Amino acid sequence: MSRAAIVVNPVKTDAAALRAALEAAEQRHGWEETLWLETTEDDPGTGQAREALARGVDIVIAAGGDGTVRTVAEELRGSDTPLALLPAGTGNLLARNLDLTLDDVEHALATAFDGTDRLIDVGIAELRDGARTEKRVFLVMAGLGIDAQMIAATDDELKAKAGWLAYVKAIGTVLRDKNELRLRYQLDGGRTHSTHAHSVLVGNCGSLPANILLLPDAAVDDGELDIVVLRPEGVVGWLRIVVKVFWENGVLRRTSAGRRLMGAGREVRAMNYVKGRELVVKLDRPQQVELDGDLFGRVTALRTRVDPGALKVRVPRGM
Ligand SMILES: Nc1ncnc2c1ncn2[C@@H]1O[C@H](COP(=O)(O)OP(=O)(O)OP(=O)(O)O)[C@@H](O)[C@H]1O
Repeated sequence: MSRAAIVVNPVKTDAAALRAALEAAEQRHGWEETLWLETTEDDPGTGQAREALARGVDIVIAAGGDGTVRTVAEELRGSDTPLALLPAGTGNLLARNLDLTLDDVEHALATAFDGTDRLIDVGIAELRDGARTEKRVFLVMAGLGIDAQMIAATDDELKAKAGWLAYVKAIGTVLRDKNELRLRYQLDGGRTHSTHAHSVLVGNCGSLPANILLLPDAAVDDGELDIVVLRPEGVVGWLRIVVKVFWENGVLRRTSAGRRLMGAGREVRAMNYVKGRELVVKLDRPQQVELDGDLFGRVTALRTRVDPGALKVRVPRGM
């Protein structure tokens, strides 16, 4: 008989309801009793995922937000054990990018027990602060600058109540900040470039909360990272970026005012897209770094690379 493990963030889930749904799903699919492992503030998923692997389970279900998913995936990377998602956060960015069910526990469990496996790329980030280097994975995106500040400025209470709207408020807060990064970067071992920017995003997948597509070409299994350097000049520059992002999502295209605002084929120079397998960024002063929506402290250098097809994710059959 097959056996699953579930790594549950008890703060984000209704444990009693989840246990009942889990029991029903196990019986329906003829699986053994699932190994139930709860995260704690001090161990948000690492020890639990390691235990699941050591016990030789057939699948690990992550029941929590993006942080829980990221932590569990870090341990499963490169193993044969698939990850199933039971989204319970506000962002749920990986689940959104894979078009998975967001709020249907039964469907998510049916997928875990009877879905099919898909290989996705994993982003690896080496965070350097002086002589100290820490290696972490990301599934959706790594960010420096405004992006990370945006998360630092996000009001947790508002995030709980209004979800992604909190990010919009945070953008407003950060916009007033004149901070700019001076950086040197190197793509795929090529020439070193110097530039200034407000934000650098390295994406493995393309969608942000509210399904705003910031990185239109990013695909989760293309073996490449998609990098965007935001270099807006003042408020007008930021407005152009917002307009471009909304335009590409069809929000503005549907209105005549939107079409006038955008103009036919106008370039948005404030945004630069590049693709590559490895990006090294060196900063003139320490900056906050963000991985899949969680802050990981300040860094003076960041090396990101892609580990192609390194994670098995369980998705519904026929996807
Ligand atoms: N038992 C626990 N008690 C208190 N805090 C916990 C516990 N388990 C995990 N945490 C905390 O929860 C955080 C992870 O939350 P998670 O990613 O599951 O949800 P989230 O942050 O709301 O997700 P999202 O980014 O999608 O909004 C970690 O910072 C961890 O310290």
